[in-house]
Amino acid sequence: MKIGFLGGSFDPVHFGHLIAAQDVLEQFHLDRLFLVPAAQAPLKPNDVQSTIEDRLTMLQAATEWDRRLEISDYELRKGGISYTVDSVRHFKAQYPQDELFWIIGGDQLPLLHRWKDISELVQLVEFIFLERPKHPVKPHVEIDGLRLHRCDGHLIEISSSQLRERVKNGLSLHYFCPQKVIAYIESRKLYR
Ligand SMILES: Nc1ncnc2c1ncn2[C@@H]1O[C@H](COP(=O)(O)OP(=O)(O)OP(=O)(O)O)[C@@H](O)[C@H]1O
Ligand SMILES: O=C(O)c1ccc[n+]([C@@H]2O[C@H](COP(=O)([O-])O)[C@@H](O)[C@H]2O)c1
Repeated sequence: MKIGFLGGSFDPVHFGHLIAAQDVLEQFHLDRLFLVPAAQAPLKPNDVQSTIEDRLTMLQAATEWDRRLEISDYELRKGGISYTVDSVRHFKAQYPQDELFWIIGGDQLPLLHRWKDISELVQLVEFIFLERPKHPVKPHVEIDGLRLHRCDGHLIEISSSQLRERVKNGLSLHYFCPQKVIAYIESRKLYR
């Protein structure tokens, strides 16, 4: 089986994430795709504003009807800083016979060489990246053994930080993320 993992803070989840997930599922013929919310993403410790519970609830609300998208709460249960290598060791033990793919936005590529235990990580998973508008994919530091694939995705210019800023400025989130996520953000008064 081919299994993909899209890790992130999902603060909040938006259509950029969901379309990226679908693009990769389709183009790489994945059998399963897990969204993996981080307890604390290593390189942006101060950006996340909502609790683990809120971010997980929004992800569930966004995907509960879609059997193709699964959520792994492994990093949330583990807590602390969510290093991908720790999660991938766990997933590799769980799915020893399968091909594992870690999905990232192109903005992550220049930082990849700084990820924890990257030389072990590249042995355990293949990487798939998607370009993002306004984030030109820069040449990245060569990483020995990196298996890197490009997904020809839809180039959706949405980011979680942009949506948090919109809420703060009293602007609507309509058409940026699923209606149920918007209703949850309003009911919990998030990002104000
Ligand atoms: N619009 C998008 N298109 C493609 N990939 C995306 C998009 N938005 C996020 N990603 C990727 O999804 C993963 C998780 O993203 P994350 O949850 O940090 O959201 P974000 O929108 O990048 O957040 P922020 O604006 O707070 O930095 C990252 O690898 C990121 O590059
Ligand atoms: O393992 C690392 O060192 C590492 C460094 C930076 C980012 N990541 C992972 O990349 C994913 C996206 O991170 P971010 O910063 O865009 O929320 C998320 O799953 C992080 O855990 C992982």
